[in-house]
Amino acid sequence: MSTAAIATHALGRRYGRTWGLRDCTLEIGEGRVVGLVGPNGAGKSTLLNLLAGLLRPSTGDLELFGRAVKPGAPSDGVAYLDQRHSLYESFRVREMLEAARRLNRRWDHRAALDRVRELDIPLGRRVGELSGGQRAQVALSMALARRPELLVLDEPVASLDPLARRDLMGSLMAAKADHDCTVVLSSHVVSELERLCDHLVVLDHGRVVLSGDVDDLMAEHVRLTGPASTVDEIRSVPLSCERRGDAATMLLRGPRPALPPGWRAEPVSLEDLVLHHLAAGRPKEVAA
Ligand SMILES: Nc1ncnc2c1ncn2[C@@H]1O[C@H](COP(=O)(O)OP(=O)(O)OP(=O)(O)O)[C@@H](O)[C@H]1O
Repeated sequence: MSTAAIATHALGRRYGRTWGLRDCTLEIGEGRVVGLVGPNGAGKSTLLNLLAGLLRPSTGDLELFGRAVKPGAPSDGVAYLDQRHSLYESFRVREMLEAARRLNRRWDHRAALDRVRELDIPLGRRVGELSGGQRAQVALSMALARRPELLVLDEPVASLDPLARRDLMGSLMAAKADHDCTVVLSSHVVSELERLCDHLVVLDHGRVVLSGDVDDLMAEHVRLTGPASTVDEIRSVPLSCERRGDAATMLLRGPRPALPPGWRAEPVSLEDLVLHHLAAGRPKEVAA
């Protein structure tokens, strides 16, 4: 049996009187690609920073690959990449890689150089003169050169144009196939995660509102559409029910009920799932 890559129990972090993350209990297997979604202020960066050992938890426990994480102590096996792709503007790419080589105990310099060359990024160019997409690729090359067990990415494509977003996501998928690591990445664009992720975590107001394997979640949920006049004949409690004129649409979790005439069941998209669970959780506001 494989160890969980990430196990959190009642993990929480408060900033003064505000909880950035609260009562977060998750178990995620090795080798998964985890999509972390939620609206602004949901706690995504807080959770990612805790995983990367860049923040101390206020409550609870965190284990990575069966090892308890020391509060506030970044682990060698975790590489973290944020949307600013923190790089030194005045350094040439070659100097940037060299600096990273000196700073990291685990570092595959050959792999970093090869990857940057394969992407046609000039090693002699200053970081400040690279395009946003090239900077993101240099930062990803540096993260991968650390041979991480866990790769943590906080909105890695947020500042990129659609083409560069697609390229970086493609690179990430290729890198995941080459390096057998676990990946956690946050994004506001759920459709982008759909192709990449096999586990989904939805946060809202610092709480986990949904977590599970994408295939399981898709199989457990169904969208029903049919005549509004016979909505009450469906003997299940829906997550949501919308009526528009004569038509009604429901999102259900659990066993599929018998359908009255005129009703049909359709698979849900990941985006539907996220939006419906966020909407369903909205009335339960969290007090600070
Ligand atoms: N350094 C800080 N000091 C005070 N409050 C903070 C700090 N960092 C985060 N918070 C608060 O914690 C909550 C969660 O923030 P976090 O940045 O983790 O959310 P997020 O989901 O990453 O948001 P976004 O999508 O906007 O980046 C928010 O209410 C935020 O205002």
